[in-house]
Amino acid sequence: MIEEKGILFILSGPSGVGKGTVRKELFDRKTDLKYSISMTTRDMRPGEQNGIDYFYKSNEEFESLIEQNKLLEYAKFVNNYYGTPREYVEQTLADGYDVFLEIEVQGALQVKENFPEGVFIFLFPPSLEELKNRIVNRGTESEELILNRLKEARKEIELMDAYDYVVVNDDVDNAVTKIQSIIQSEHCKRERIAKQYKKILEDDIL
Ligand SMILES: Nc1nc2c(ncn2[C@@H]2O[C@H](COP(=O)(O)OP(=O)(O)O)[C@@H](O)[C@H]2O)c(=O)[nH]1
Ligand SMILES: Nc1ncnc2c1ncn2[C@@H]1O[C@H](COP(=O)(O)OP(=O)(O)O)[C@@H](O)[C@H]1O
Repeated sequence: MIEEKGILFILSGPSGVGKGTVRKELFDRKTDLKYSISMTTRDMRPGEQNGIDYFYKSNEEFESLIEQNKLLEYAKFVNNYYGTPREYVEQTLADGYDVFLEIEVQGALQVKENFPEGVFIFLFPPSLEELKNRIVNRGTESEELILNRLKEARKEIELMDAYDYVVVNDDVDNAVTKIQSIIQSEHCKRERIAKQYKKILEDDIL
C-alpha cells in the first residue's frame, strides 16, 4: 500500500532550451511519473490532441478557471495563457503518485510559493549561442521574437538560484538520465524520513 504523498517535480528553463524535447524523452522511457497536462489558449498544432498534449480552452474559459482558483499557476506566454490544473496535481499527489510539470519560468516561481517542497529543476543551455541556434532551427519564431526570447532567457537564468537542481541540456539522453537520477535521489531522501522505514527499529530480534 502506498502511504506517503507523491513528489512534485517541476522542469523549467528558458524558451528553446529543450524542455519539451527532454520531457517527451523522459516519458518515452519507462516511468511511474504522472504528467500534468496543462490548459492553454493557444491553437492546436497539427498532430496534437485535446486532452493529450494540452486541454485547449478559449480565452473566456481560461479566465473563468483563473477566477474560480482552479489553476495552481498560470502565465501568459507569447499572447497565450498556459496553466496547471490544481485539482489533478493535488489529488494525484495525495494518491501517492509523483507528478511532473513542464512549465515556463514565471509559472515555476508561482508553484514554488504554493509548493516549496516541490523539486525544482532548471534546464540550462550549453551557451546563449546554442540557445539562439535552437530557437532559430525550431523555426517557430520571427527574428524580432528570437531577440526578445534571448533577452528573457538572460533574466530567467538570473532566477536559477531558486531551483534545487540545474541540468545542462547538452545532449538529450544525458539530460534525461540526470533527471532520472534526481528523481531517484529525491525518493531516497524521503525514504530516510518516511515512518514506514523507521518501523524497522521496532523489530525486537535482539
Ligand atoms: N506556466 C506554464 N507554462 C506552461 C504550461 N504548459 C506549458 N508551458 C510552457 O509554455 C511554453 C510554450 O509551450 P508550447 O506552446 O507548447 O510551445 P513550445 O515552445 O513548442 O514548447 C513552454 O515553455 C512550456 O514549457 C503551464 O501549464 N504553465
Ligand atoms: N540537447 C539538444 N541538442 C540539440 N538540440 C536540441 C536539444 N534539446 C532540444 N533541442 C532542439 O531545440 C529546439 C527547442 O526545443 P524545445 O523542446 O521546443 O524547447 P522548449 O520546450 O524549452 O521551448 C527544438 O528544435 C529541439 O529539437
